[in-house]
Amino acid sequence: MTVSYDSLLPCQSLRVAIIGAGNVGRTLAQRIVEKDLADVVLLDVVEGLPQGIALDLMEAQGLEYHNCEVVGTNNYEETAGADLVVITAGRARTPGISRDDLLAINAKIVADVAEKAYKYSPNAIFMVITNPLDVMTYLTRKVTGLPPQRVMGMAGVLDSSRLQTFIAMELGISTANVTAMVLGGHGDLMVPLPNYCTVNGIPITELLDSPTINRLIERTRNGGAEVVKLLKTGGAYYAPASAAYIMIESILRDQSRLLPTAAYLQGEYGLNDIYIGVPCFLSCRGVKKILEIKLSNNEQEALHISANSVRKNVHFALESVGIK
Ligand SMILES: NC(=O)c1ccc[n+]([C@@H]2O[C@H](COP(=O)([O-])OP(=O)(O)OC[C@H]3O[C@@H](n4cnc5c(N)ncnc54)[C@H](O)[C@@H]3O)[C@@H](O)[C@H]2O)c1
Ligand SMILES: O=C(O)C[C@H](O)C(=O)O
Repeated sequence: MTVSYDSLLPCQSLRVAIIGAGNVGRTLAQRIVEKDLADVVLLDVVEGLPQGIALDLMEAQGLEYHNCEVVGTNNYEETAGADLVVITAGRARTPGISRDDLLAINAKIVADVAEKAYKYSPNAIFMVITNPLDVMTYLTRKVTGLPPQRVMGMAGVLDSSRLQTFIAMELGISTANVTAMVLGGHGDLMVPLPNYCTVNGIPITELLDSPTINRLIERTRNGGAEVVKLLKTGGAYYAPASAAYIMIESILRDQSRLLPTAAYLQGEYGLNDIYIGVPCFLSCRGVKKILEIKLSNNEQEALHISANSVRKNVHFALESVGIK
């Protein structure tokens, strides 16, 4: 029997371009294809690196039973028509270095890769992962000129997931029962919200005393640094890739999940012209809606202190890449 393969042509699948095939980029690529979410184009400056990782991931396709394709490239033309572009390119910190210390070097990289990726995928939603996160997200929007709802940063889901884990570990219970919420910039000044952390709806303030909650919050603030100190050669990537995956899935599957996201504020929380972590509904439009939740005076003040620190670094980043 002769089969007409024309009739078997697949429907157009979703396509994610990941810029930077390092630890975060390649782990995210693996998550996306193994969960059958989208095809992935993995791009890096290092010749052979994205190609090798793509081939390796493709050789697992038959074992993982997915139908998504991974392509590795050094050429932006191959990223053309992406539905979503994820920026992970740039330097990761090592022990003794803060995220802000990466600002000058990563601003140049992010400005360059955002411009090139935008040229080939002007209709894409952009998600930034490179640190310092809130500043790099601002820079990406500035370079691409995209509407704010189509540019966002990943960090709050990761910070919240860390706090969720530490609460579950402290209580000796399943993380599935715990929800946690961390807002603000992705740095030492992040704003964990214990009043919005619950165990199946029960506020953690009823289950843990203040010193314990403060200890868990402090560990969350240092969550990235704790991993860097152990790994020595770079930062975390499994939990960051999972956090980015959840956001990407909410966008590409139009789920409208409520997720803490570095979003562009235009008056929300009393802040203007800044990217910082706030609760957002993520849909196929990108940031569909920013939710303004009730904060205590201390939390509101902490959010503004965190925003001031981001703002200072935005000026420095724009200056360092020659953008007014
Ligand atoms: N937002 C978050 O919560 C979060 C979490 C984890 C990591 N990060 C940040 O993400 C970034 C990547 O982390 P990683 O662990 O994957 O680092 P990594 O060093 O493993 O990978 C970075 C990759 O970027 C590539 N790269 C550098 N310049 C490039 C360019 N101009 N074009 C294309 N590729 C380029 C490198 O070749 C390398 O493969 C770091 O800045 C890190 O701090 C952020
Ligand atoms: O800590 C880092 O440098 C990486 C990332 O921001 C993290 O929080 O794991």
